[in-house]
Amino acid sequence: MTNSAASSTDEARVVDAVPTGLFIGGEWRPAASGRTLTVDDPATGKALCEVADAGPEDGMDALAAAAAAQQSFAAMAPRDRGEILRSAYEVIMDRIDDLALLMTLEMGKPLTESRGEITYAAEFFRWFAEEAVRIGGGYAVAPNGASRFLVQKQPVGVSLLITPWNFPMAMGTRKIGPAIAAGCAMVVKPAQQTPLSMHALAAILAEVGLPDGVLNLVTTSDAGGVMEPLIRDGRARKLSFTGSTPVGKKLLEQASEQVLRTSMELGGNAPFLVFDDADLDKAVEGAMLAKMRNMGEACTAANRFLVQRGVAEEFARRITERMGALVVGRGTDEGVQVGPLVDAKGRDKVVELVRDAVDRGARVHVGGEPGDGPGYFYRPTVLSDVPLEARVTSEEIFGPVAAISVFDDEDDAVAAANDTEFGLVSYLFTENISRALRVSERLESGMVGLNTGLVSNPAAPFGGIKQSGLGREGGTVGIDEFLETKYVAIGFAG
Ligand SMILES: O=CCCCC(=O)O
Repeated sequence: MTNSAASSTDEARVVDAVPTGLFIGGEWRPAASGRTLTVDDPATGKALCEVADAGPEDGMDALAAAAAAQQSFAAMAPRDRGEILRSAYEVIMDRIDDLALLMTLEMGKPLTESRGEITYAAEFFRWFAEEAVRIGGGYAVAPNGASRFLVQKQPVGVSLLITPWNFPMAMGTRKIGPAIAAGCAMVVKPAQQTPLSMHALAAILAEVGLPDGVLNLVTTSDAGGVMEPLIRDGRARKLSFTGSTPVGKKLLEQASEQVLRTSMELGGNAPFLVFDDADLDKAVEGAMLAKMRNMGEACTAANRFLVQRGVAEEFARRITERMGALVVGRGTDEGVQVGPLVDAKGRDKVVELVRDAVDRGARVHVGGEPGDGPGYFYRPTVLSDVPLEARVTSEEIFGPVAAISVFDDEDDAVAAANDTEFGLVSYLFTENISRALRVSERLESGMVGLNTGLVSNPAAPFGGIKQSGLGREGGTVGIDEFLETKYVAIGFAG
């Protein structure tokens, strides 16, 4: 049986290779209700395939399977857990072409970007394979000498991982990697729009020997109905979510019932500051990356370009030239640099935000319209003279739109940059070292890109402050999100 409505032989082959069931207790199976959900190709709006659509009963089965696997998995040797991750890294890299094609089909991003994401995703496994064997502890003498302190790190326990559609594999490996390294069994719920990459990943982990029940996968069109009972059930001890701030707030409320450990990687509204003393070549290069990586569908995307008056016109001219030259099309086509947005809702939001900015007086330099054809395309767009009250300055655009405003001095720039409830990442371009350090310290965000448009790296602590989230993913601290600290007081007679 083929499950694919994809249009070329290769496309059909990679879609058909993906298991379409739920993965629970080491077995692929249909939803208890027998229901399926449709995965669309965002470049055509047409159905790509059907996958099982979990209901609450399936979610509970997944949680029970994770709870049953927890104790023995926690007891597995760290080296063995690391070897599973390392093997999965190798397999992912061996199959990068097929996995990239699959990702492009379900999500829309061009093949080169999908390959970039697959590499990024695999690197989280390589990184956490190395971290699995470096879980530390401590031994200390109490200040009065009368006891000893033994400090142990233990897996937090069953973890619920909810991942977004924009980076369908990397946001999975960023959570699954440390969960496996730490010894946590899990239930994973990928986004409804892009389940296929996660299904492929679950199959790879099973293939390389992840014990049954450690990773359970529930794909569903009813995220709340399936996940809320799991969050409120005492067997789960950890919730890790990447997605919007409003949804994150709801999940935090639910998680408070059982006082779950939470990691929240939420929305952003990244300012991109260009000072008069910036190297403009670097700034434009950085701007293209910070804006156009993933078609702008990233929480890290530069949302507000704040440019000092002396270079504002030249910056706008150069970025307009670059944005206008980008090739838009189906991500599978040779030479395409900008694919469709993920769905009609995402595209319509961009349409609305641009219309609002223009109605309030913003100038369109290029783009400003959705693309032609049936898919969810939006043309790369540059706006200038964007008034501060335009919605585009306070809401995540999640599309290929660069909105430029002008500032006069450093204090104004910092005040404008920090004038948001979000605090994920800020970008800063200046060749003045004192200003670079001063402004980096004053920016209210968990990450700063200084003369670079990319902060994401598996070896670095990724995360935000304010309403952009809680906790850090990746880096040496990423595994801590899945570990508890236990202290044993030891009486010491001397
Ligand atoms: O939308 C946010 C996902 C973060 C992607 C990254 O790691 O850069």
